[in-house]
Amino acid sequence: MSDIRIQPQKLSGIVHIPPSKSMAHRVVIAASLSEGQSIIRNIQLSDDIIATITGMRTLGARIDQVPDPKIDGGVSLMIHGANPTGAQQETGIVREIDANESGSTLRFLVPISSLFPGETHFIGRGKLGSRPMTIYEEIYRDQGLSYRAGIGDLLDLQLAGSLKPGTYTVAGNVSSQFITGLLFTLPLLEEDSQIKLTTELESVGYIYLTLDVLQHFGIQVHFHRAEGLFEIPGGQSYQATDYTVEGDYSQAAFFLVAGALGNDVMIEGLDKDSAQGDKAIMDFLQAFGAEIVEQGDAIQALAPAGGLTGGVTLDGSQCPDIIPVTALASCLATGETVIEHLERLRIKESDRLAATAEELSKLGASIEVVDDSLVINGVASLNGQAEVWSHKDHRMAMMLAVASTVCSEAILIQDSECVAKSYPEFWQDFQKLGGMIDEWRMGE
Ligand SMILES: O=C(O)C1=C[C@@H](OP(=O)(O)O)[C@@H](O)[C@H](O)C1
Ligand SMILES: C=C(OP(=O)(O)O)C(=O)O
Repeated sequence: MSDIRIQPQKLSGIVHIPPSKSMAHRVVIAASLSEGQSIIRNIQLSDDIIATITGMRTLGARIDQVPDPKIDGGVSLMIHGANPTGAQQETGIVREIDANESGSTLRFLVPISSLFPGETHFIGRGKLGSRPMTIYEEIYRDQGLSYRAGIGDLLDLQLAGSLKPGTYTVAGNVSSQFITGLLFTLPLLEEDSQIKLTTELESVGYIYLTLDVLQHFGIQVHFHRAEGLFEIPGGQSYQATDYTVEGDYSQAAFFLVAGALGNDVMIEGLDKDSAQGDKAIMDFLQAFGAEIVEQGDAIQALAPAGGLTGGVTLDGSQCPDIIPVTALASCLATGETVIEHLERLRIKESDRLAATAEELSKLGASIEVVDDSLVINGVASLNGQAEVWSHKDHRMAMMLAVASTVCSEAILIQDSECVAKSYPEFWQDFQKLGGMIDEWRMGE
């Protein structure tokens, strides 16, 4: 546990944004399933990425890291792929994979583990054990495979058996991570498969990232979005290749909102042609009247002269990770703003829907949860002089840090260390930009 106190202070300067966590998970997995060696550049060792690297090592990939001088704490990875041979045979192997708090690691590696002989025991921490897994549970049970989940709050899941090729009928509105996990796995089965969606697909941008990485590693999948259908030829193999991970728009969102709220932050390291769905933060801020300017390869959000103008309705169904910080911008935009379709925010590292409303209210914002929406009435400023809680959720902690820059008094953020899940250098970068942390309280 560590709490930090932040004095209100405008940020100013350049931040080099860390590599995309979503891309890094995918590329580490694809390289680990490839024949031959890949070099993956621009990796940041966040807790979630460490969980995926360790998990793929456990499945047999050889992953060596060398320092990458270009980013603080960054590395390149040399990956020799493992050889998935199927799990049919009784081997007596029981391996343990610690997914820590990473939903992506768990939901990507569950079907992938079925490609390897033996049993896999997934463990984890925090809320991971209570995040939905029913889609996989049903698939395993329907195929007569062994799926044993422990009864406590902590993740404790034992699996055995190989997934079979065929037709997978899956809801598209629980988590796109199940679909990504299947898309990684099914091309390696001997026969063709299909995934048929029974609902609209949410978080669709993440599926496009998956398809992008699969293609890069030589895997073909045909996605017919209008029909909600993926056609996946079997008998394919991943081809090793080199890859540099692009910057993370989900993290850039914090600094873009900071800019739209009057801070002066230039962001480097993003790919302007990126397929990341969290690029939507730029559309949201423009809807509030902020301007996004480019200077060479860097971008910055500028506050409009009279402040942000709200009174709009935004759809959060495709980009759940940027909603807490979008809500912060909405709290300081005039008029009533509604952010709708936020059901899945309840099943992240915290109940982000409730947590966002609860913590921003402590700072004097007018924000409430109505069904699956946030309804926000803009206020002129936030108060501060409050203790706020990250709910042990990295995206809440970083959103509250940005909020501190527009508070009239200091705020204390409890459980601030959770940023390590996706952005271990966040507090250093915040301070480099002038963020004024004047007290760290370390505890148990
Ligand atoms: O595939 C991914 O990399 C992710 C998908 C999203 O989850 P859902 O599909 O569950 O919304 C997102 O919230 C998560 O942080 C990363
Ligand atoms: C929800 C997140 O990640 P995951 O689902 O991989 O735990 C996140 O990074 O905000």
